[in-house]
Amino acid sequence: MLELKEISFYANERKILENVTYNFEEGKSYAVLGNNGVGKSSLSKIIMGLEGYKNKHGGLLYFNNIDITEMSVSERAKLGITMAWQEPVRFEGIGVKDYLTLGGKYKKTEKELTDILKEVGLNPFYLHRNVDKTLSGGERKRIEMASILILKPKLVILDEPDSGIDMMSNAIIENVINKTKANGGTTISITHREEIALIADKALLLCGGKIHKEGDPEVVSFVYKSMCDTCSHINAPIEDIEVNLK
Ligand SMILES: Nc1ncnc2c1ncn2[C@@H]1O[C@H](COP(=O)(O)OP(=O)(O)OP(=O)(O)O)[C@@H](O)[C@H]1O
Repeated sequence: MLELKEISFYANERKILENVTYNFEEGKSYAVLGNNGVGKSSLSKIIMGLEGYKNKHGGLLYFNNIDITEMSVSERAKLGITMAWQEPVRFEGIGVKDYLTLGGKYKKTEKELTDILKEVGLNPFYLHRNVDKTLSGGERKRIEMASILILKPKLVILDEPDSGIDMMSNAIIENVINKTKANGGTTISITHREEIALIADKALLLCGGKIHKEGDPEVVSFVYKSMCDTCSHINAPIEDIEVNLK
């Protein structure tokens, strides 16, 4: 599905990512863990093809065997690649209904839309609100989760899906991840939280510009908690530890 081949990224001549190679599989959920500044968001932006990252990194990206390295954000979006931002955008004057249906592109009845709002913990009244600053951060995040349920992306990056939102229950995030998987989509959650990592099928721990550990989320979270929480050598991994979860 998404293949990263030797992705490197430098910011102000400082190495952020170094030859990151990984294959994200179709219909699976992933969590990317790592301390502040290890390059999780940079990797997401490289996958999305954002300005300042596309053509500024080394290596290649393949999506379903198509080389997307040179593709723009919108070309990647047409292939089904999307991202739910840590801090969701606001669009002054755009109604929730138009936002969710992309201005009517997705044909949905009022009932279908209100059912989806219910899935993310919002009552039908929100369909008639605007996606502007009058919505709270948590409400915007829920609406963004609802848009993923409608969009059914092939690949979605969830950037800190639970950040700053005390009332966003893990169950809602888990539901979005599971529904995306049921449609054959892949999710990549960028997170610091073990609870979110444990929802995933696989976890990756970034450190020192590389994937320091990958595999069972329980094992990777344990390594993250044991090593990274206390690490005083930012981006310089220390020797691996033995993991015995029994
Ligand atoms: N375009 C850029 N220009 C300059 N520095 C950048 C750029 N993009 C990223 N960086 C730097 O690269 C490092 C990695 O940033 P990134 O946002 O990817 O980390 P992160 O793992 O997502 O961190 P956090 O958990 O704090 O969100 C940081 O030191 C950041 O300041």
